[in-house]
Amino acid sequence: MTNAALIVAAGRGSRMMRDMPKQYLMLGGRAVLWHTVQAFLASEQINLLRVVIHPDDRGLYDSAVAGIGDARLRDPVSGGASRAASVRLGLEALQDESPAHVLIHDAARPFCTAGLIAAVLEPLAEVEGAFAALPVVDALWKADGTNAITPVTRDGLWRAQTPQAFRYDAILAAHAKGDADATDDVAIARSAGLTVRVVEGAEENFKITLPRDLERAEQMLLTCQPIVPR
Ligand SMILES: Nc1ccn([C@@H]2O[C@H](COP(=O)(O)OP(=O)(O)OP(=O)(O)O)[C@@H](O)[C@H]2O)c(=O)n1
Ligand SMILES: C[C@](O)(CO)[C@H](O)COP(=O)(O)O
Repeated sequence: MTNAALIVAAGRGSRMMRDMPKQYLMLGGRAVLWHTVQAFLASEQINLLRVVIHPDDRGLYDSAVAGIGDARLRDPVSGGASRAASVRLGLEALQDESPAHVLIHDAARPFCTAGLIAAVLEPLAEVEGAFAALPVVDALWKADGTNAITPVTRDGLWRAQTPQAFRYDAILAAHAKGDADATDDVAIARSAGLTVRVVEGAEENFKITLPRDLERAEQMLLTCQPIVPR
């Protein structure tokens, strides 16, 4: 069975407030995207990988992945104006390979592991989808912007991460009729009536979103073994 990885990297990273999209910022001497690609190529379960990029970023992409001599990394795909649009375009580009499964992952999450990839693939023998997530362990409060107003129950709540893995045909059909503004692919899948299992994610698999996240990522690299020897 063919497992395809679709790494979405067509965003602008506006919340980082830097002069280039966050997926191309340097992390440990390599682009963030390089780390994310290597994390998936380190998994023997990944048979092919495509990255969805902004049409203006081809030069940045080529520089980021230069030297990755792995035939599983195929040509990039041009993304769209929303994350969901980028995913849909990426899924459509995979039709020639018609994979059995697809793992959709944020380029801005460079610390995914082979173990997490295996964990989200495993349920696909029984259900159409599975995604990495973390339980909510803090008290939740709705505020008026300054002061606490009402408590919100945390029971049954999860913080979604990626990878979000699906049977390919099912998620392709779901995206064809899905909401272009959906914030993740579980939302698209659930709107189409797919069953999607929760899989324990990892705090280390956080998304680089704000400037402090890049500092956290640099600290993590200093304390962890490199994903791939440099
Ligand atoms: N039109 C878009 C928007 C987002 N993404 C990707 O979706 C992932 C998660 O999105 P997010 O963290 O919000 O990235 P950005 O949209 O780039 O960030 P911002 O909202 O701060 O601009 C990122 O890897 C981003 O590159 C994408 O492929 N296409
Ligand atoms: C897909 C995601 O990372 C799951 O938590 C999240 O929905 C992305 O949201 P963003 O607003 O595009 O960063």
